Amino acid sequence: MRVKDRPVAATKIYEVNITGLSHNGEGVGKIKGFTVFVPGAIPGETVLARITEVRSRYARAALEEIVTRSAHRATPVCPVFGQCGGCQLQHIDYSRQLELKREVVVQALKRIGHLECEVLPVRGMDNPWHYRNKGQFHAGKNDGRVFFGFFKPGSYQAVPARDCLLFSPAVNNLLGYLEQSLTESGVEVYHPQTGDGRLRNLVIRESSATGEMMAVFVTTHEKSLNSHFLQGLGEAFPQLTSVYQNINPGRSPLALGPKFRLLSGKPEITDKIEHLSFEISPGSFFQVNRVQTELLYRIVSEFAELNGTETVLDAYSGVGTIALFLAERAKKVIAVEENEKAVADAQKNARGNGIKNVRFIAQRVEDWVTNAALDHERPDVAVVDPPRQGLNRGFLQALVTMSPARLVYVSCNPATLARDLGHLANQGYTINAVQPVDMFPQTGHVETVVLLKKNNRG
Ligand SMILES: C[S@@+](CC[C@H](N)C(=O)[O-])C[C@H]1O[C@@H](n2cnc3c(N)ncnc32)[C@H](O)[C@@H]1O
Repeated sequence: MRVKDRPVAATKIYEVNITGLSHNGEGVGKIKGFTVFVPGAIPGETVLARITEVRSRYARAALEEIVTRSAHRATPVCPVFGQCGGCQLQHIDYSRQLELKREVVVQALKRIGHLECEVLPVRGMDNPWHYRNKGQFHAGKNDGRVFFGFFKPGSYQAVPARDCLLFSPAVNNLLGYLEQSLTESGVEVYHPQTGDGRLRNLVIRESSATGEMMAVFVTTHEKSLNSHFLQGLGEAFPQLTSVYQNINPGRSPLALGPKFRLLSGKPEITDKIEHLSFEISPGSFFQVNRVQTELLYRIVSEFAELNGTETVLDAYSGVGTIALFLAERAKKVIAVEENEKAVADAQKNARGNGIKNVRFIAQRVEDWVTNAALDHERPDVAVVDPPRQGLNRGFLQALVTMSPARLVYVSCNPATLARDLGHLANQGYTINAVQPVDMFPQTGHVETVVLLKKNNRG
């Protein structure tokens, strides 16, 4: 649409009926048919919104006033909600968050996949707080005091994340201690604009199964942290069993650099998913919400309907958690993942759990299927868990040719899920169940597990 034809103008205020929620938790409405995103507005509300940005197909607006208030509007518990980029939905009561997330999936399936299928209610958490086992905090300084926080949406400005409700009290205690002792030690904090300073970021991981914690101090230089400081830290937090320094020089916006140095304790912490143990090193991927991961994997397992005779494909297998979870119910599992480090972690985790019937392959799934066709490798059941971009087109086509009887699709992006399901539904698969799971309460994200069955095999 040409600029002069767009029915909205920057800085002007309009009345908008909010009818939906975007994939990142913004209210969505229309002004004379033109889509407007209003962060902080809730579906069902009428609001006055000031246009802040006009693009060719949509505009973004700031919430000025609520004309008709939603009965589901809640008072955000966090004092920095709206400034910090961590949460988007604290202003909506939790049961409504779940209903709205379900609606996001329903609408994506309808609009993008042209699919009208039943979407089950979202499986939420009994306690939708304190669920994160990993935090990546940016270092900042306010009035000479060191703090750790998250970036404001769309900026490199850190907002203090003190007492963040997504973490456990133990993590918040550790953050408070570190802020105090690093302030006293006079550490120089990195400035993203100038590149000056030393301490950039802090990564904290916590195992909810064992209580062990890991801290990674990300610095611009090799110089180690003060031994006095490390000793005090160890004495104050005996559960901090692993302390690393990561060196991240240069101006890269990535949180971590390539080099890790163990400063104290052991190289890994141990976490669990049900009865399986996982050794987590500072660079490993591990699911962030353990309670919901266990639920998600139980749903995957239920959908896979394994009886011990099947060959299962786990495509986009990461550190192999789904493969290992399904291994004892299958004859064998083939796990394919492009990241070699993740595959090495997966192999180690298989050995640690005494699992021998999983073959891990470090390859792109689209490359692996070419060889698999040559080897006549035909899985009975396929589980796919791709990144946000969804399934690679070539892989999807090869998957259809392999024609597993059951296909379990785990997705973190309803839009690409809908696109891929639309394709599979035209290629002989029937959608049997769509089960969203809330892996990240208070945020706009929704995970979905879908069971598809091959038509001609029932
Ligand atoms: C959503 S994660 C899956 C994580 C894993 N299934 C789990 O539950 O922890 C997606 C994974 O796909 C991998 N990946 C991305 N593109 C790939 C490709 N073309 N072939 C193989 N793996 C890929 C990423 O490295 C990442 O580990």
